[in-house]
Amino acid sequence: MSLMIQIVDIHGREILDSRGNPTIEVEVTAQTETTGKKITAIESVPSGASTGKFEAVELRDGNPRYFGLGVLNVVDHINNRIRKELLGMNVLDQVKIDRRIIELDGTDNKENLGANATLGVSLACASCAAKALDMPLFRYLGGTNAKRLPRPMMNVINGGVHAANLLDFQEFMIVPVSASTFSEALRMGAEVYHYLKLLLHEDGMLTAVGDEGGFAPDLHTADEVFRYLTKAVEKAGYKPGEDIAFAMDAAASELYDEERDVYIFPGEEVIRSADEMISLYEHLIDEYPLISIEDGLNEEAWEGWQKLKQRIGDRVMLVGDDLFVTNSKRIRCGIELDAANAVLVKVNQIGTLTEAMDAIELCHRAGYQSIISHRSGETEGSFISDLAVAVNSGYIKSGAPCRGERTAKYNELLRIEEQLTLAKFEKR
Ligand SMILES: C=C(OP(=O)(O)O)C(=O)O
Ligand SMILES: [Mg+2]
Repeated sequence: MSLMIQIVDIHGREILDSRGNPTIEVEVTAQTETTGKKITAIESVPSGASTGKFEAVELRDGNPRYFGLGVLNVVDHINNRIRKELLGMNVLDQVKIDRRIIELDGTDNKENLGANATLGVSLACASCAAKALDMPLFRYLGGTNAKRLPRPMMNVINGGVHAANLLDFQEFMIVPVSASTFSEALRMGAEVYHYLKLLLHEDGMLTAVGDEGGFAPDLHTADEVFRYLTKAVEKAGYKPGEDIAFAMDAAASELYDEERDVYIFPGEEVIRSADEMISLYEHLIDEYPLISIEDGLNEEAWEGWQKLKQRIGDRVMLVGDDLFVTNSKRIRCGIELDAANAVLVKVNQIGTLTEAMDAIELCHRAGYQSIISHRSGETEGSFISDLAVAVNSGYIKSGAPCRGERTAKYNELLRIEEQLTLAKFEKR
């Protein structure tokens, strides 16, 4: 007979995210049949700013309170429709739970219940199951083969829609490639982060931070940013490329002008065609140890992505975020067209844990890298850290090594590292 841990309550509430906007938190309570013991777990839902056009729908209530950004309608969906549907189910039946939620919503993009409602419940069920079994979440999610810590991609310079500066590209990240453990990588990243602050300050630049904890100075071009990053790496006593590599999220869909089929850079005051974007990336790879470019082109430019892959796919990771939106259908399309080689995974882009894990499995089978990612609007939760270890993902993107909602994820990985006997990174 299989173990029964029955869902006895589901309760959603409105909380605030790191940008001061309302978001969802869900408590799931389950009761063990054998002992009668009740277990409650809480998970919360992040929110993006540079959201992809094809993401599952994040519902908002449109009421005057919180300028229309409230989520009381979503809370109502959790506490009534979803609660009623799931009460009595076995909390260990994650796939069944997620299928029920998907069926109850009945749409392709979760517009009925809201992906914020469905994800909150889905994650809280998984957490509750792990707690009920007295297992670490990463072990429950990944089983016996969960053993690899993700290498952090730390966003130390913020631009685009994540900061009010003149920098058009959204994220510039450092990746400690010579570190052999997560804790070493985190320390190296934090050291570079502090030297970067010093250098910017010495040059009279603002060291206020953007949404993801990276500095938001009024730099204009990617070249200027990478020159600062190079200096900061050297000041910290590391070798650019050998010890610390760079990554960027162009978030090109935010720069794209559909009517003119060009990319507009208001800060730089230039306009680029898709070919010019690719040439710029070629130049950046030639000049700096850039190992990963996310959303280098618009989210619908499949042919452009194919060209990008042909021209630089053997030199860098080409990561689809807005392109794939953690959606297996779109990832399959990318694999068939040979349009990328890596997938950014954001659980709230798709709205259930099962669908996110299916997307990760699909990309690993195709030989794509997966990067488990936070959102620019975050909570203090750290579910994605456990998920990254559970699926043996190569990388995690959780912003700067600063600001509580970002360090919550990195610090959880430090705790997980202590629990794993084989916590060393795999050889690159
Ligand atoms: C984390 C990102 O930002 P957002 O959450 O605003 O989409 C991103 O684009 O990768
Ligand atoms: Mg992105």
